[in-house]
Amino acid sequence: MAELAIGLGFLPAYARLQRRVQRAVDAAIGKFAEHTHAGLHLERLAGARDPHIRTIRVDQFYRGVVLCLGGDRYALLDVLPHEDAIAFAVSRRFTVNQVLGVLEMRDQAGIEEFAGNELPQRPSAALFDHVSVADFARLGVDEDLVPLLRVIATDQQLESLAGRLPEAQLDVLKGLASGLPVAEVWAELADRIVSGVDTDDLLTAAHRTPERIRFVSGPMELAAILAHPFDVWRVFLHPTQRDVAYRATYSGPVLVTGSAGTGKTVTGLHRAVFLAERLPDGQKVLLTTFTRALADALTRQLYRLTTDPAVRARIDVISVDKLAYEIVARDNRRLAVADSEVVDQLWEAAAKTGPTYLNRAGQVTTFSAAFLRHEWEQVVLAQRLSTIEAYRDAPRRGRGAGLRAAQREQVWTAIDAVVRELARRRLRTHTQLADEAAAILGRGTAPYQHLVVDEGQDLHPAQWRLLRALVAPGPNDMFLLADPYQRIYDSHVSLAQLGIEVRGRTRRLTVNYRTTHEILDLSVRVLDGDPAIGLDGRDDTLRGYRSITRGGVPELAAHGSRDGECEALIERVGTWLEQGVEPHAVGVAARTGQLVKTVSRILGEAHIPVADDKRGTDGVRVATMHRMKGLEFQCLAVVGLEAGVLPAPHALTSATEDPHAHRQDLQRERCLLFVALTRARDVLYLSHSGMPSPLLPVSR
Ligand SMILES: Nc1ncnc2c1ncn2[C@@H]1O[C@H](COP(=O)(O)OP(=O)(O)OP(=O)(O)O)[C@@H](O)[C@H]1O
Repeated sequence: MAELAIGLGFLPAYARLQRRVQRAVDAAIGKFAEHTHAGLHLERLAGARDPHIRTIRVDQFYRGVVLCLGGDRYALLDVLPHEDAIAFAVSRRFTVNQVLGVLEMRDQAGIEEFAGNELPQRPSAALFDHVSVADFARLGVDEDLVPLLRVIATDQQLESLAGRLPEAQLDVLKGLASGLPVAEVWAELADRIVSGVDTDDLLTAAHRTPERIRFVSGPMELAAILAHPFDVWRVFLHPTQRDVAYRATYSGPVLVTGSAGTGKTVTGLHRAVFLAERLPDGQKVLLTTFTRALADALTRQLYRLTTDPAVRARIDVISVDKLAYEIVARDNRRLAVADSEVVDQLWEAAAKTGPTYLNRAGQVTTFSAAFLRHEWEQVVLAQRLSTIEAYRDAPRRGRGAGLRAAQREQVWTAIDAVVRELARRRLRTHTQLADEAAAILGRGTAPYQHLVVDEGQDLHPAQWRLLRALVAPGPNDMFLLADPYQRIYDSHVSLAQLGIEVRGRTRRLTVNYRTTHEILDLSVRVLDGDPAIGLDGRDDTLRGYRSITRGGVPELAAHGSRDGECEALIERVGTWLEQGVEPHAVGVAARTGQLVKTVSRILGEAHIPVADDKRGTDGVRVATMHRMKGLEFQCLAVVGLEAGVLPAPHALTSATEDPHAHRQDLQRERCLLFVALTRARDVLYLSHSGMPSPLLPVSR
C-alpha cells in the first residue's frame, strides 16, 4: 500500500471547499489510501522546477498536487482549481534544510522572477552585510540564495520576497533583519539542529516536519482529520514551539515567555497532552489560567487536540480562582465569595473615615480607596503579613513612594478594619481564598503530577503559592506561560521568592502567528519601549518579536460625538458580517463597562447579534479591554479611544501624589491597550470621539 501523507497547509483550503468538491477530493485521496503506485494516475509536468512534483485529477475542475517522497511514498500537498494547481506545481521546489533536516518548500519561479525584476544592482549597504557565507550555511540558508540576499537592502524588499522563501530560512532571515546577532539566531535554532542531514532524502525530511506534513495510518485517520480540517491545522506547532512543548524532561519549573500571539497557549496545550499521555490512570495534569472564560476556551482547544478519553480524563482544566474556591469549600461549607462591589464599598468607607496625611505638595490628603486596597493585596496578602509588627518592616516592592512608620500604623489600622468587616460578614475575596487554599494544601500531599499555567503574568503571589502547593517540586513539575507586556493588573511577582526557581529554564517565543505585521507594528508602538520585568525578575524584551503575515493598515476614525462614533461602528460591524465573517469572529473592545453596555445596546438595536454568556447566546463579543485578555478575533473594533477615557482617570495615581506610582499606572494602561489591539487577527478598526487618547501612537 502506498504510504500517504497530507500537507497540512491544505487543510484550511479544504475546509473552505464546497461539499461537492470535498467529496471528490475525499474520493481522490481514497485512491491514495487504497491503491498501489501503479494504480495512481500521477502526471508529470513539463517545465516543473522540481522533478518530484506530480498532479492528480480530482474532478473536472480540480487537481491535486502531489510530492513523491521516494519509493511508494506520496504527500498530497494541495487541491486547487486546474489552472492554479498547474501553476503551483510548476513553480514550487522542495528541498531539505541542510541543518534542521526538515522539508522546505520554496516558490522557485517567484524567486527567479524577483531576482530578475526587482534587484538589478548590488546596493552600497545591504541588509545582511554582517552575515558571512559560512554563517548563512550554519543557519541553514541555502547557498544558491546567498547572491540574492546580498542585494537585499531593506526590510520591505525582504518582505516582498518573504512568501517565496522556505519558511525556516525566512525565520532566520527575519531574525537577522530584526537586529539579532548571528549567534542569537543560531541559539534559537540550536536545539533543533540535527547531524548527518541527507539533503536528497525527502522522506526522512518529511517525517521530521510534522507541522507541515502529516503521515496517516490509513483511511480512518485521514477521515478524522478531514472531518475537522481547520481545527487540526490550528493546533499544529512551529518547530520552535514543538521543541519547547515536547522536551522529554525539564529538571524543574520552566517559564515560557513570548508576547501576544506567539502561541504560548497552543504550546501549553500540547505540553499538557504530552504529559498526560505519559501518566498512568489516576494521576493528573492541571491546566489552569486566569479566568473561567479562558479556562472554558482552553477546554475547547484541548478537545480539538486530543480525542483520547483517557488522556482527557487525566487533564483538569480549571481557573485559579475556581480551584482555590473548591479546595477551601471542601473544608468549609458556608463559604461565600465577596462581590467586588461590596469589597469596593468597604474600601471606599475605609478611605473616607481613614487617616489623613500631608502629601508631597503639602496638602492634607486621605489615602484613597484604591491605595488601601492595593496596599492590602500587593503588600499585606502578597507577603502574608498578619501583624502590624510584620507590616512595619515589610518591603513594599513596586508600590511607589515610601511610607513613614506613623503612616504605616494608620494604613494598617484602616486595612485591619476592612479585613475584620469581611470576616464578620463571613466573606472572602479570591485572593484570600487562594491564600487559604495554599495553606490547606501545605498540610497534605500535592494532588497533581504536573501543572501547566497560562496567562501567568497577572497571578498574585498568593495564587502562585497555591500553584506551588499543588504539585511536588521535581522534574516537569510546572510549565508556566506568561507575557510581562500583557500585565494588566498590579501583581509584582518574583517566582524565585515564591519557591519557583526557573533560572536556566526560560524559553522565549518570538513569532506572532495571530496578528498581521501592520497591526503588530501599531500595537508595539503603544508600549513606550521600556523593557517589562519578567516573572523571573529579569528585564524582558521585544527583540526579534515579529509577525509572519501582512494585511491592511489599521484604520483610526475620529468622530465629533459618541453617537456618530456608534453609528460608524454599526456600519463597520455590519460590513464585516455582510462580507461573511462569522459574528463570533468579530470583537468590540472598550475601556469601560459603561461603554460596553452602550455599544452592546446600540448593536442589538441595529439587529446585530451580540454574545451574551449569561443567556448562552452567540454573536459579536463586546467586552472591556480587561475581558479581551487571551481571546482572538478575525475583525476587531476598539472604540472610545479618547483622552479622559484612556488612560482611565480612576486607574491613575496622580503624578503629584506619587510620580513613580503614576508612571507605573500609566504603563499598565498602555499594556491594557496593547492587549486589546493584539486580539485582532486580520482587521483592526479604532475610533474615538473628541480628543484622541494620548496613548495612541502618533502616526508615522
Ligand atoms: N505554529 C503555528 N502555526 C500557525 N498558527 C499558529 C501557530 N502557533 C500559534 N498559532 C495560532 O496563533 C494564534 C495565537 O496563538 P496563542 O493564542 O497560543 O498565542 P498566545 O501567545 O497565547 O497569545 P496571547 O498571549 O496574545 O493570548 C492562535 O490562533 C493559534 O492557533
